[in-house]
Amino acid sequence: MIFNLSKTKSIANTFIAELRDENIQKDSMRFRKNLERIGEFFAYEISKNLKYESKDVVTPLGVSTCEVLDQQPVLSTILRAGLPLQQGLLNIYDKAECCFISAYRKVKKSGDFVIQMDYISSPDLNDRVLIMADPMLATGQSMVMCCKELINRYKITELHIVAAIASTEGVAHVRANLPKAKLWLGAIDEEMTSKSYIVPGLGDAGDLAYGEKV
Ligand SMILES: O=P(O)(O)OC[C@H]1O[C@H](OP(=O)(O)OP(=O)(O)O)[C@H](O)[C@@H]1O
Ligand SMILES: O=c1cc[nH]c(=O)[nH]1
Ligand SMILES: [Mg+2]
Repeated sequence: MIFNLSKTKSIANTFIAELRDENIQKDSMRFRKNLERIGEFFAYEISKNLKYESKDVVTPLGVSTCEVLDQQPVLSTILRAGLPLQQGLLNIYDKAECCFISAYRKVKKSGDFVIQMDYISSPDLNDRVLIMADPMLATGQSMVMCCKELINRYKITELHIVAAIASTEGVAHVRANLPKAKLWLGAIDEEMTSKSYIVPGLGDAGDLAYGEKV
């Protein structure tokens, strides 16, 4: 299942447009805020797929039977660019437990890179719905490695992947390696640079959110 936000006209596409805009990007607070707003938007869309239970809620004037979320999903992200997107999800799933993974592209002398995963801090994910958020799905290698590591450790019931911008190659890599995952994407771009940056994409999401790393 792929949900591509850009296929429907909504205010959320304005957030994506602002993320991409090289002038608006100069305002790093707005860049982070737009990632957060996209996280909130996807949280709402994903919520339509989750399980609900009936609950009698006592109001000052009577009792209302409401459909409420059965269980909060666990919200995971990949450091560091994923943090604002995860925060947006957490604004909506406000009692959710969170998982943090550090993974980065380690560039070899040849110019090729491997994904170096150093750190995972996670609650128990057995029998839980997991939402994995990372703004950029470029080659898809970081996403696949991190999700596979969690799937190997836990019996996850449902996996939702959220990205602001994906590449066609990244989507194909995820679908080949995580066929059961549901993909929630802001947009899908066709091209990548020789260094595997998405084109037109938006540039380096981590640097834009938190400053250029040296
Ligand atoms: O699909 P891939 O080819 O694996 O690339 C995507 C990864 O690149 C970015 O992180 P980056 O390595 O730039 O780290 P950062 O968040 O610290 O900037 C992004 O947030 C993903 O984690
Ligand atoms: O286009 C890309 C690819 C990887 N990481 C980014 O931040 N941007
Ligand atoms: Mg980066």
